[in-house]
Amino acid sequence: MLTFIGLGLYDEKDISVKGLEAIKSADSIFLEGYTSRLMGADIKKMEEYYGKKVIFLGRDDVEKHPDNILDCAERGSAVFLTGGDPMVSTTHSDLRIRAKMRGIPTQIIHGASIQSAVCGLSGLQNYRFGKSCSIPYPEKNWFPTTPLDTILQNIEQDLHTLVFLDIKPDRFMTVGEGVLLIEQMAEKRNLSAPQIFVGMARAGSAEPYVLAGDSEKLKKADFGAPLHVLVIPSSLHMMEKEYLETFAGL
Ligand SMILES: C[S@@+](CC[C@H](N)C(=O)[O-])C[C@H]1O[C@@H](n2cnc3c(N)ncnc32)[C@H](O)[C@@H]1O
Repeated sequence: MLTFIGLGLYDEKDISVKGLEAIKSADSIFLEGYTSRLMGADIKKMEEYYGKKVIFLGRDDVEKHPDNILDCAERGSAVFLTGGDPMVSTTHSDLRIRAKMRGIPTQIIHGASIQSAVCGLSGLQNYRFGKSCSIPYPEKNWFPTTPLDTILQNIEQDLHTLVFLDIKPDRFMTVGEGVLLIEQMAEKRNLSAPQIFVGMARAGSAEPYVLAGDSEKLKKADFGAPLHVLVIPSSLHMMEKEYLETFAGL
């Protein structure tokens, strides 16, 4: 059996009771650390909380060489842990399909996701969001501007955009870096950049930080420790505007 478990948003205690029980009875425990991270917990803390050893996986271990996970799931019960919900903005449906092809039963135990947390923190209504996008750190000769297309297409349809910010082994993109990159994309394409941004940090922690405003305001602000995420709102409904004024300094 292969069980996909969502860990929720911030620390080891954000997991559901069902998820924790599945870990406690599992033979092998895998944790992927490249699509999201629990910033309030490290592996040691998680192992202490679960009372079990955790095997840490990088992108290649999951996407290119998943045989070890599937072998363990074939022999006994394996759990596969992911920050947030395991199937939101990840590629883990591929692993579930591979398991099915090998005749391995699977199940999903869902977790709180950044996709819904942004609605609570910003007051932007979930049914007014269009396609989301991710901003990667640019590399030498590689500066994709497709996230700007997604944002502008959504604005044209009066839809908000959730923008995921890059996670690298040694750094996490900040709200300020994300805003600057969007402005540089607009400049490169000779298009206008969005006017309002909503930045959020540490959703799920006791001290999430939310700030709305123009690019200068967001670039100057200190959002503190990661993870960070951005929303580019389209037109604001009266209640969305009031919520952002009340809770995000708009
Ligand atoms: C690719 S998405 C994966 C989403 C995850 N599977 C989920 O359901 O929450 C990861 C990105 O979402 C944002 N994110 C995830 N958790 C966050 C948190 N607790 N606070 C702020 N941003 C977060 C960050 O921008 C991060 O790079």
